[in-house]
Amino acid sequence: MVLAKCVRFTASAAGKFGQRDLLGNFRNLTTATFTSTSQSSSTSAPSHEQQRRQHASYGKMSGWQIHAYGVPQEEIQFSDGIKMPILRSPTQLLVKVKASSVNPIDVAMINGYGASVLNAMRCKDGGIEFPLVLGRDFSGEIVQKGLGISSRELEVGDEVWGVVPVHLQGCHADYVVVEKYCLFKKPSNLSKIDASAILYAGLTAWSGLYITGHLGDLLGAISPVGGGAGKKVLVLGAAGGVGTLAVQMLLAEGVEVFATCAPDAMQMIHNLGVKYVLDYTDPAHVQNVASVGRFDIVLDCAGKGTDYANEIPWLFDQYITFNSPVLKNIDADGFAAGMYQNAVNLVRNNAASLSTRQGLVKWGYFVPVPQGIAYLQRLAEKDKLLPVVEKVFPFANTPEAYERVSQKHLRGKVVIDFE
Ligand SMILES: NC(=O)C1=CN([C@@H]2O[C@H](COP(=O)(O)OP(=O)(O)OC[C@H]3O[C@@H](n4cnc5c(N)ncnc54)[C@H](OP(=O)(O)O)[C@@H]3O)[C@@H](O)[C@H]2O)C=CC1
Repeated sequence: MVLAKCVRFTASAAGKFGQRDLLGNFRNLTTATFTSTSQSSSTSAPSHEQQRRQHASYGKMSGWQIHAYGVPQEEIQFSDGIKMPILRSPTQLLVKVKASSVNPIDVAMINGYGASVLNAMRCKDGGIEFPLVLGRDFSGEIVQKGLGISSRELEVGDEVWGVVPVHLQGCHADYVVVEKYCLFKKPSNLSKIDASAILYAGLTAWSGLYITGHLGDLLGAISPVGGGAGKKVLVLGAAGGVGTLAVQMLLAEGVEVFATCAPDAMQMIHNLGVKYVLDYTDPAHVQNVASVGRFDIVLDCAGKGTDYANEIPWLFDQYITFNSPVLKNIDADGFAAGMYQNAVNLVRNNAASLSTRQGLVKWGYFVPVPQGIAYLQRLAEKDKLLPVVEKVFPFANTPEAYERVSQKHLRGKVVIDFE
């Protein structure tokens, strides 16, 4: 079975609070808060859970924020005085975060990626640009729910997993408010760590394959026999967060999967169940892939981008990349000129690709919709989807987690453990 072979690089629950300088700062701050109210604070450092309860009673929480764009090491800052988010509609819920992954987009957003569009959307929804909490996917527990949510749907105390749309305040803080369409009960067979590492990357892979790529219909894609028999998909960058989930989704559908990765990751991808794994650092892989014939989809999870589709001699019906230039062009040139650049880029690449190999070049995106979460939920519950977790960092060491993601060459996901 695929999941039995799944690779866990480091499942360390990482150190306890108090082991690092950073944590010393953290403890000092919170001990000061505690001395007037907590007997135990004088003898031992309070647990993060105790701190959470204490802060919450003041309407505050702790978390990691940025106050300006820049480099992660300088901008990501701890605060235990963040105002607790409050429910603003009957369909929202307040979730106590237990674990959350760090995605490349968190690092990119610190660098200012998408600032123009995302900030405009944030402000339109009544938000502010800074301070900004990052973090897009999480597992946790519901602590409050809006009046528009029945107990049949979700209840206070439920263990859940969810995502936060990219323009909203994120979940690298003790509590996060989310709309109910972004929140499902956590599959009981997933740990809080595994559950926190699937949804952002998984919804990206799902939307690339099903919304952009039309691999099957959105909800009916999973049939008892698999919907992908007879189809061939090449996954570039199979060792990363999106790639490791994409190959599992495809294998669960009965698709014939080909994958590229660096030599050190080849065994890991084989262990996920992929038969045809190619070393992209070997120049011969280009011809080897070409000799396979036509792919239904080439899925770029390696950041190769749109132009790459016309640099390689492979045959495909669709080349789908998650590295669209859309937000970058708007950041650089403003909305009108940026969108013009985007249209030119897409038309140019499609004209070239259609004329040489009758294949379409498309952009894929993370799309937070309940159909996608339901799809991932069903796969996870059938034991057909499990994230590869490269490393778990304790909440107090969140900057190290960001640092690891910014170094790239990821083998699966990086997770922050809040407990
Ligand atoms: N548009 C959207 O909404 C979204 C876009 N993305 C983008 O999708 C891409 C994948 O995301 P994610 O999986 O989270 O990123 P990761 O950083 O987790 O994974 C990227 C993987 O690709 C590998 N890689 C790099 N170059 C190549 C290559 N030439 N051939 C094969 N593998 C390669 C890397 O390892 P190594 O370098 O060691 O080979 C790494 O394992 C990223 O570029 C990300 O920015 C992701 C989510 C949403």
